[in-house]
Amino acid sequence: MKPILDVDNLTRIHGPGCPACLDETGPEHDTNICCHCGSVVAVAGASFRLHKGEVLGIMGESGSGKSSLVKMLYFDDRPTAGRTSFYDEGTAHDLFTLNEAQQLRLRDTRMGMVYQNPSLGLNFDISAGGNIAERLLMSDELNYRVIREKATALLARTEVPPARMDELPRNFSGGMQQRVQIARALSTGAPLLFLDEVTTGLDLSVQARILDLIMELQEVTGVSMLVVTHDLGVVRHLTTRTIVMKYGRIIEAGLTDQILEDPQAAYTQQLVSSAL
Ligand SMILES: Nc1ncnc2c1ncn2[C@@H]1O[C@H](COP(=O)(O)OP(=O)(O)OP(=O)(O)O)[C@@H](O)[C@H]1O
Repeated sequence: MKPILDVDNLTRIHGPGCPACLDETGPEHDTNICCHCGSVVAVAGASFRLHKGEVLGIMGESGSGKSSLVKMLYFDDRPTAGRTSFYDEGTAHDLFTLNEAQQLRLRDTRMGMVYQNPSLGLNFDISAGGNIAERLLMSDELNYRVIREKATALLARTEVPPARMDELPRNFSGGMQQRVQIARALSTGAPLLFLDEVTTGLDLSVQARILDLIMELQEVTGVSMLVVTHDLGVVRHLTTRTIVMKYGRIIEAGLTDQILEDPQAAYTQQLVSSAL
């Protein structure tokens, strides 16, 4: 299978950093804080591949580095070290050697993000339709009629009543805000989507419908997804492969079914058993 993303040794250290940071943190030290310089090692030496059309889970407790990893890949944050190749339309983009304009271009047109907090992914001061239009405009779609049609179709597809497209998303329920975020993220036909705790905080029935929607859209579009969650139900529902993080390190990786049924690392065993 061809990769869409090849992540190699990605590392993010918050603070001054020192030669001991990587050696003195991690699961075996039971901390991600360097005892010498006080830096926080959010992610250390993360390497993995995401294949085309695959849904890969990133699981771990709060503070394990899941969001930090995805933030770097979506250019919300810069790595301290490491590289990542993004394979798209016959081109291999070396993500962190691109200039800022090139990074923004990729982010606006070829990647999508759905945040746990809708106010990060949506502009609450413009309508739901306007949020989708904004992203379409960034990808050079300038025809008003086409934009309106696409926004209507996307909202319908994500089960937001198109009659509400001119309303502000701040007036929507949490579930509907997530649907608008998903519609916006998908609007440019991006082949790569990041989902960061997208159902956390929603009612269980709403969570289930959003997960079903994401599955359906993934099957129809073939979009590759990185799904960050601490919720085993989300991992089970959406992903085929999963990586498990602790103190910034990937401590286990494999098929989701295997990880949930026969976890190897003691930490994963605890995570799985505490969710039963
Ligand atoms: N800007 C920052 N400055 C200092 N430390 C940070 C910063 N951002 C993240 N961290 C630290 O990096 C570590 C990893 O954080 P991260 O948000 O990636 O974890 P997470 O697994 O996504 O947790 P959660 O599920 O709670 O969001 C944490 O210890 C966090 O406090």
